Amino acid sequence: MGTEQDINHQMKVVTGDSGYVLEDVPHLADYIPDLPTYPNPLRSNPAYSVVKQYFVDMDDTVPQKVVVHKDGPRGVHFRRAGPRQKVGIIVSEEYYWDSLMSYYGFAKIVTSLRQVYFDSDEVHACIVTCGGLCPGLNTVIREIVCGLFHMYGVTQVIGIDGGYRGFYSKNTIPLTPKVVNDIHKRGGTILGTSRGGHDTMKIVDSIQDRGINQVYIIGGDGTQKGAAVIYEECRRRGLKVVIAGIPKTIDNDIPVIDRSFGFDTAVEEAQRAINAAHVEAESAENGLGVVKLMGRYSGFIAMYATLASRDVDCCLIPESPFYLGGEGGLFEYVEKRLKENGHMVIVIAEGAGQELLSQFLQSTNEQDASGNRVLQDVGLWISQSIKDYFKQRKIAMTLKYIDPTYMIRAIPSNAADNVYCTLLAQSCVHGAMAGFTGYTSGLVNGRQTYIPFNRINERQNKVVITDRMWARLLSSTNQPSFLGPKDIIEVRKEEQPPNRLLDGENGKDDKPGN
Ligand SMILES: Nc1ncnc2c1ncn2[C@@H]1O[C@H](COP(=O)(O)OP(=O)(O)O)[C@@H](O)[C@H]1O
Ligand SMILES: O=P(O)(O)OC[C@H]1O[C@](O)(COP(=O)(O)O)[C@@H](O)[C@@H]1O
Ligand SMILES: [Mg+2]
Repeated sequence: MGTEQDINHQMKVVTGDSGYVLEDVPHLADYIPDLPTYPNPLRSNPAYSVVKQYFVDMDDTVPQKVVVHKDGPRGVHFRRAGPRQKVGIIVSEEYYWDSLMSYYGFAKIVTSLRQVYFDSDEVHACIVTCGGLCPGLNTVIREIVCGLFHMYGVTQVIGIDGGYRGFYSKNTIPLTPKVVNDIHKRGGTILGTSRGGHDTMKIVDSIQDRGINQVYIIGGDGTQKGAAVIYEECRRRGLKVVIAGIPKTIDNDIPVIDRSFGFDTAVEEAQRAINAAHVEAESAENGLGVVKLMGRYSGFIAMYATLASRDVDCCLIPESPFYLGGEGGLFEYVEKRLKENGHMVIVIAEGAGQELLSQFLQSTNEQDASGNRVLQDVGLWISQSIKDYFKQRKIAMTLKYIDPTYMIRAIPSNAADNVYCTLLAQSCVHGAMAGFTGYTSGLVNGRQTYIPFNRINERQNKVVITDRMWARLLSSTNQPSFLGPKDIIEVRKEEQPPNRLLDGENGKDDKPGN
């Protein structure tokens, strides 16, 4: 890090040379003085001790933006995840062990003191899953249990039953490598999940009463907000308890990270629904297939499923407003497409067109137990509106509507997501053992990192419709942009904002295939 470091303890922001900024995560030692440390058991683990590069350097950090200008600032960085290696003056018996091993040619990392902040026998870990289902939940649970057990010799791991409320209203579930051995082959979560029920005081009381000192919280935006307040309360009480998050969101709406686990699986599974819609549409005269995909506020699944499929003629997402009647509207486009091709497929994200919908249907201010707005079924509504339009025009057509949401959410994760879940879980465990807390484990530019809760919780990740990925989609479907003259002025303004960074705002739309 640079020479003139300025450390803001509350935010844990460290600045360095040339505009370098580290948005660091809290550590137990920040508020508990004189914490004992222990040699890292991985040091003598046959699988890892010979791997020179396995331990990460204490100072390793990962940049948030990888596209930079010659004279631009180095920008925001996050702490690199992984087992810690602390370089320094060595006066422990570990030095002699390492030196001896080195002398006989077994290990080369002689000047390192590898530390953890928990003795293996002291760890009492728990895992909780919250919010909606997502492929890969069981893999993450499995790999946390196995990582703790096999890498760090931790044997006390329990599961919290049914989300946050399980902390204070249910019995816990003992977790061992045997119990979790083949759970990754199943969808859902073996621990159960729920919405609502976040009572910070009751949860922290339960953590304290049960003697839990590592809490692994798997969940989406709501869950990570809940994790942040649990962390604050543990810190206020001065507890030696690590609060670590793993981001779960099938909608991919969590900011900063490259993508969330289960997203890849969801996009792949969505292909089956799109294929079915295409087959139905192709087989009928003037056939139209409508597929509704997940995405309450962010249209990532719809966008990627559309780009992957090539059978979709129109993709509608919450970020891109559209209209039905008149010139350049959806009805006109559908009619034109059916005339040209005889069939058509529309993919619509569940949160798309909600404002439009509320003009036609009476809006309910219904919320789920977590406080999320309950959306009206846009797929059904748009299907009915299109049918009505064609009926009025006396044009025969056949429309089939498919909502595969719960079939997609309930499947086990695919191979790529399984590997991703494993890395996320192991990184999370390394961070907890190293004494970090108040962090979410996440992939940033292909590297595992620890991200402070406030960065994860400050906003939602959304598709940026003025970035290249959405342009690629428009050119692949040939759909109208649905932007009226007023919208175009707005978009143009956004195209050249002052000091615009080179990466997309969310840093994600630029990632795959750019
Ligand atoms: N702002 C918040 N503060 C504390 N807990 C929250 C907050 N928002 C949601 N939660 C809790 O997090 C859990 C999951 O939230 P939810 O929004 O349903 O799913 P997700 O985490 O997948 O977005 C619920 O138990 C809910 O009570
Ligand atoms: O029917 P449920 O369980 O409330 O879930 C529906 C919602 O869950 C989601 O899968 C996202 O849930 P999370 O916020 O829990 O990740 C959305 O796509 C969908 O709107
Ligand atoms: Mg959510």
